[in-house]
Amino acid sequence: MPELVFFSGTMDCGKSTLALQIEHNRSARGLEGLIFARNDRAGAGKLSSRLGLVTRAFEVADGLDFYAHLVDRLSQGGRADYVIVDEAQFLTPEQVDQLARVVDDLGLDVFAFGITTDFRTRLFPGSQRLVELADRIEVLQVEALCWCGARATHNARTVGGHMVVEGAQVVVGDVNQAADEVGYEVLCRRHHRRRMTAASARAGALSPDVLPLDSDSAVGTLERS
Ligand SMILES: Nc1ncnc2c1ncn2[C@@H]1O[C@H](COP(=O)(O)OP(=O)(O)O)[C@@H](O)[C@H]1O
Ligand SMILES: Cc1cn([C@H]2C[C@H](O)[C@@H](COP(=O)(O)O)O2)c(=O)[nH]c1=O
Repeated sequence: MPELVFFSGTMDCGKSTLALQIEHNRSARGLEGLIFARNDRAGAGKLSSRLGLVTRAFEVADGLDFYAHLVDRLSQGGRADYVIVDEAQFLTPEQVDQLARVVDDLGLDVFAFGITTDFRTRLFPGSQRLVELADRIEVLQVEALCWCGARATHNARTVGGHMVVEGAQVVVGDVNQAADEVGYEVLCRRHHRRRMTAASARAGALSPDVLPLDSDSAVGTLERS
């Protein structure tokens, strides 16, 4: 049975790498996939992984109708055995409905890859629709880790390493950005709630406010409280 599968996880957990591996394994067996991406960091018309692999992809525009695109292609004698969509969080809900129709009416497997939630922990509209419609949701097995060592479950947006909570939902970017740039960092929920990134944790550890200068002053504080 063809399926709509949503491969999800935080940023930097290997989604694009897996998309490229699925593509590689299927094309090695003579199958032909249609690869789509939207707002890939490497630029328009690309699907790229941080491991250095990159392949060409159709850039998804707001107005793209996946179902009509596939029907056009097949009715003109073109071939498509499966569909891969990376950065699927950026799809519109209507486009996810079209992907479900590609599975049900055209009998193709559709593999969608994306993060579920934004820097404010809210579902992206495309991801919400994927959660609602997918036959299967696969959470990536290579866990990204928070700076504390716990499993990272949330994406933080950072400026100068510090977490921000205001701004547009979509800002294309990467983890490990230079200090003055807008970037992202994956965190466990506890540290996302406390807005504690690696940089703020380091700053906190160095601050005299949280580290008593000597044991006497620490005891004094306890006695007074
Ligand atoms: N230098 C490296 N050596 C080994 N693995 C790496 C290296 N750089 C990145 N990775 C792996 O690639 C993953 C990111 O892959 P990518 O497909 O770009 O992630 P996603 O699409 O989920 O954002 C990292 O979690 C890590 O496992
Ligand atoms: C959390 C969050 C992320 N984004 C952007 C940043 C990246 O360009 C992509 C995620 O790419 P990845 O391959 O999964 O690392 O999404 C965004 O626009 N808004 C956000 O809140």
